[in-house]
Amino acid sequence: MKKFKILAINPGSTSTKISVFENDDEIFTETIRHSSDDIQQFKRIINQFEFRKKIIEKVLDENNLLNEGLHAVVGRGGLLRPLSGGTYLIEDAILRDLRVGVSGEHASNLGGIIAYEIGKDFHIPSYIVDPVVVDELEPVARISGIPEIERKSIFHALNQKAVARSYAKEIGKPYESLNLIVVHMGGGITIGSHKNGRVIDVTNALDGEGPLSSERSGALPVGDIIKMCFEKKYNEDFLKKRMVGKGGAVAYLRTNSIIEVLNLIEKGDKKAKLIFDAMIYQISKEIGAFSTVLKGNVDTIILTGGMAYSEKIIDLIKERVDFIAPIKVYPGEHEMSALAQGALRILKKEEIPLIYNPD
Ligand SMILES: Nc1ncnc2c1ncn2[C@@H]1O[C@H](COP(=O)(O)OP(=O)(O)OP(=O)(O)O)[C@@H](O)[C@H]1O
Ligand SMILES: CCCC(=O)O
Repeated sequence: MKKFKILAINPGSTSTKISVFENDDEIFTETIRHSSDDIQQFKRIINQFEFRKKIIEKVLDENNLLNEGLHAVVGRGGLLRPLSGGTYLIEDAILRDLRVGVSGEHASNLGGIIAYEIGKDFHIPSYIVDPVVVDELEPVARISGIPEIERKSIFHALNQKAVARSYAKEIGKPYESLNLIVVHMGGGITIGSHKNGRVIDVTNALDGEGPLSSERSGALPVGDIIKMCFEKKYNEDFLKKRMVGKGGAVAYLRTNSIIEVLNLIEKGDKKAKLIFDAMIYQISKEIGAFSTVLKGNVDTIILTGGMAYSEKIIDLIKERVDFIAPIKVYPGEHEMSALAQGALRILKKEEIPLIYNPD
């Protein structure tokens, strides 16, 4: 059987993950963590392009991974216009929308752009898979409360779908037959109700929904936000950053690392404990809300993302929500293999790549 070598690139809000796969086998992987100081020196996500690309190239170079004939590059992307899930060939329309941030700023916008540039250097195709704008919301979930604003589907689609599918495979049932609540706990936290293989509602952390996290404010009292908008000491940039990038743990505790927050608590820091407890409380409260989206018919609650490595976090969430459904934990994410699998299906000609055509 022909062996395909695939480079997968995943820029997250607090990290850059790089893997190389040979067909299904992961032959290399590395996670580079970025402090909030590293990230906050850039005004816009697109300004991190050189910084992240250089890091990726250095890691590939140090590990002799560029000499050995890659067949494709695949990146996690990005805040495009709403679309269906699948593998997309990176072309002009994707690059244009990622560069201008057509639906906003997100670290994963860099995934498609860096994948394309590396692909170009090596004359190989580049793809994105299940970007953060995969949209399967039911009409009722789109209603916000005022006609001027429609709720959007923006979430960790790649990982939520990948862990949900892995779980379904593990228990020998089709993903399309299950009702799941998936909680991705990374730099951002998103919670989705997966009904028979479709994510019919989800918290959109980029627009101030859901729980507070490492770097996101989560839901805020709108009246107070309106007041802040009209106070001279705040500008648009500051307020946006308070919601995404400099909200949550960073705003209260000046760290985007939940590991560090746990260390502070160990040392007796009462403020760290209060903010951490609030995060657990808010995550659990949203799980409760999302169980009603599935009318209480929840097969399993899946906890995933970097924070799911912590037994303490899992136990505290379990204590509040295990009356709803059994809990399954997938620490970290399955994003790298999901990216590689998406590209592999194209290279093996099992699928043809989708073309992004928003106009
Ligand atoms: N063992 C652990 N215990 C507690 N928290 C952890 C642990 N490992 C990682 N984390 C926390 O998980 C968060 C990062 O998770 P992850 O790597 O999934 O995020 P990311 O990929 O940077 O961003 P995102 O998933 O939102 O795109 C950080 O706050 C980190 O401190
Ligand atoms: C993936 C979109 C949500 C977030 O990054 O917080």
